[in-house]
Parts: sequence; structure tokens; C-alpha cells
Amino acid sequence: MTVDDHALPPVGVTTEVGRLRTVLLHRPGPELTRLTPRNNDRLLFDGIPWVSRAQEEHDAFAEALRSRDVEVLYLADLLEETLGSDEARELAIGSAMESLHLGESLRAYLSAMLFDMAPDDLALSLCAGLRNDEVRHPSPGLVSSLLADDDFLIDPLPNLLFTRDSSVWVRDHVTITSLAMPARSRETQLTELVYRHHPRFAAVQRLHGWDREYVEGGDVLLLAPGVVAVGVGERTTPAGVEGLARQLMSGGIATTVLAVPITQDRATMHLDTVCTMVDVDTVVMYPNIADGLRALTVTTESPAGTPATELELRVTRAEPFLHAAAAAMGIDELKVIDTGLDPTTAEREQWDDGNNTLALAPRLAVAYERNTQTNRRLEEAGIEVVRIAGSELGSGRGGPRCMSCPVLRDEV
Ligand SMILES: NC(=O)NCCC[C@H](N)C(=O)O
Repeated sequence: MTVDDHALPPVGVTTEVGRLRTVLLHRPGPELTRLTPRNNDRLLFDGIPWVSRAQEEHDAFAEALRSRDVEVLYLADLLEETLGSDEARELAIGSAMESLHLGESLRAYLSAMLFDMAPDDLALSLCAGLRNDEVRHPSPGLVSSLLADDDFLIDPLPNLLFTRDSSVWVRDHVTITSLAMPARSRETQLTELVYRHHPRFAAVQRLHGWDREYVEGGDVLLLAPGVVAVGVGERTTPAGVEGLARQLMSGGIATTVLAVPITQDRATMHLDTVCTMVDVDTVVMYPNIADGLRALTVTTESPAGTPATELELRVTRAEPFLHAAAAAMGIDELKVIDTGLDPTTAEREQWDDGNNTLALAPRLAVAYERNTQTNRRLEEAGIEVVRIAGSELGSGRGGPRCMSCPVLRDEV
């Protein structure tokens, strides 16, 4: 198939706050019904969500975006369309079948079974997983006889909901991230498949990849055109930030990368759990860490176009994040909205993703309604807050920013 690049919808993101035009979401589906009290920790959920209510909350989130002229793409639709291609289907099945739990006979049987599925059913099995008792093997072999009925042959992916983490657009390139937790590592095989094989993205250049050093999208903040902050902690590793910095600079996509160490902790798993942008020069930040956050500034003198592995990187000593960020952005000051909350309230609302806002435009952001005090402070600071319900969605520990991957934003 030849693709006329000019006919493809535009893509590209240079900042966190340019008017949002197109966003990639994942409506929570049957993969959430797989969560039980026995597996929720391993699958990175802090509770067992009420699935239909989570879907209602998510539909309201999507509607809040659409009503503000944002085009909403759904990952499941893109995946299903992608799986119409035999090449994509083979790759998808091949990577899902790599699990060492399967053994040769079961792997061969399952591969054939998946290959015969219609694209929608295959997409469903890849996202919601497949249990041993859901496979009607005419003569079960050794492995399926020994596994329990409710053992997964393909693990479910309940964290697909958090599309922020599995790909990041930087200018007109898409970064395929590499997710650190075993429960999520297969997600980026699917996003890579979509970006590689879906006609909508045929002209897009990809960076990084699911099998490279760990980098998660929730750690990546586009502070200003060419200036990218990357959290380093529980998920993104030091090698991950170096790898990403090299590719961004080699491609001339960024000139400065700030590596921002964050506490290796569930509550602060990504940089965007403690800091998000709500205006071109303003962030909302978890007050308990605002003063302590530091950054190393990474630049290069090597010209763009130098192969990523050959770039000479220059790295400063760690300094306060707000200073380093303002300097890199070329502004006098990166303002922090002081939520002014007492440490206990701040801790409670941070846990419930109060700092995880999604900017729809400068000074217009989506936030969970439950964080009443943080939202009130945002409004007092002049930020218009679009409130959404998240009592069920939040059980996966992610807010509006985590649940959205901007594909197109206006420049500011
Ligand atoms: N950017 C984000 O902070 N994403 C939230 C991810 C939550 C998910 N349950 C996880 O632990 O990876």
C-alpha cells in the first residue's frame, strides 16, 4: 500500500499545554474484570474497580474532551484496525506467545487459534488476556493439564488505561516507551505495532522501542519546545533517560533534557504524579517535594544528525529543578502553584492524583473532582478546572494526564 503523506491527519506535540487537538485514550474494558484480590498488586491496581462505573467515568472524561473539540482516538479501535494486516497479526501473536509459561505444544496450538480469530476478537484476547479454561483444546497437553483453570496463558493488560505511559509524542516523532514493570511490558509491543502498521501513522518516525532501556511516558514532560524533563525513579532508569536524550538530540528534536530523580516509591512512580504543567510557565506540584526536587541538565555540542551513540553529552551537577527548568526554558521563573495544603491533605490528594492534571490549553486543565482542595487552589490561581469523576478509574493510581496520550497539540 502506498500512503499519500499529505492526506494523513497532522500529528505533533511540542509542549504540555498547547491546545489539545487529538488524544489517544483507552476505554477500560474486559481486562479490568480480570483483577482479583489475588492478582491486583501484581497487576498494579490498588483495588478492584467496579468496571461499568469505571467505563461511565471514562466515557464522561472522553466527552469532556470531545465537547472541547478534541478528537478522541481509542487504542482498541486502532489495534483492531491494525490487526487486519497479516504481518501485524503475526507479529502481535508472536510476541504474545513468547511467554516461557506456555511450552511448545500449547504455544503452537494457541498461535493457530489466535491466527484464526477475527481482528476484534484477537484484539480482545491480546488486551483482556486468555485463561487456561477459556481455551477449548481437544486434547489438552502437559502444560494446560498442569496449569490451574484460572491461570493466564496471555496476561491481561488492565493498565492499558494509562495511555500516557506507553508512547510519547515529541514534535512529530513518537517515542515507543519501554515499561519497567512485568505487568505492563507487553503494552508497548501493542503501541509499537499500532504506530508501525496503522495507516494513520504510516509517515511517522519512531524513537526508542519496547525492548530498549526503561522509559515510561509518565516521566516525560515537554517543558517547552526542545526542552524535555524526564523523571528517573521506580520506572524510568538512568540508562533510559540517557538513551532517550541521545535520540532526541541526535534527531534535533530536543536541545536540553533534564534528568529529574524522584523517590522510588509507588506514590511517586512517575514525574507526572508529582508535577504537571498548567500554563507555559506554571506547574502544579506536590508541595511536600517542591523544594527538594533536583535536576541534572543534559545538553550536547554535537550537531543534530550525529548518530545517537556518538553524541558527546554534557551533564551538569544536580541543582534545584525549578532553577534548572527555568534556565533551560529561557524564562525568569517556572512558577509553582502553591496548593498551600497542609502535609496530610497534600499527601492524600497527591495519592489520588491531584497533581496529575491534563492541560487542554494554557490555564485550562482536567482534574479529578475528588481533590477538592487542590482544585480550589488551582482555580484561585486562575486555572480553569474541568472536573471529572474518578472514584473507580483512580484505583489503578492514575489521573487525567496518565489516562491520555496527546497526539496533536497546537504550538504555543
Ligand atoms: N503516568 C502515570 O502515573 N501513570 C499511572 C500508571 C498506573 C499504573 N497502575 C502503574 O502502576 O503503572
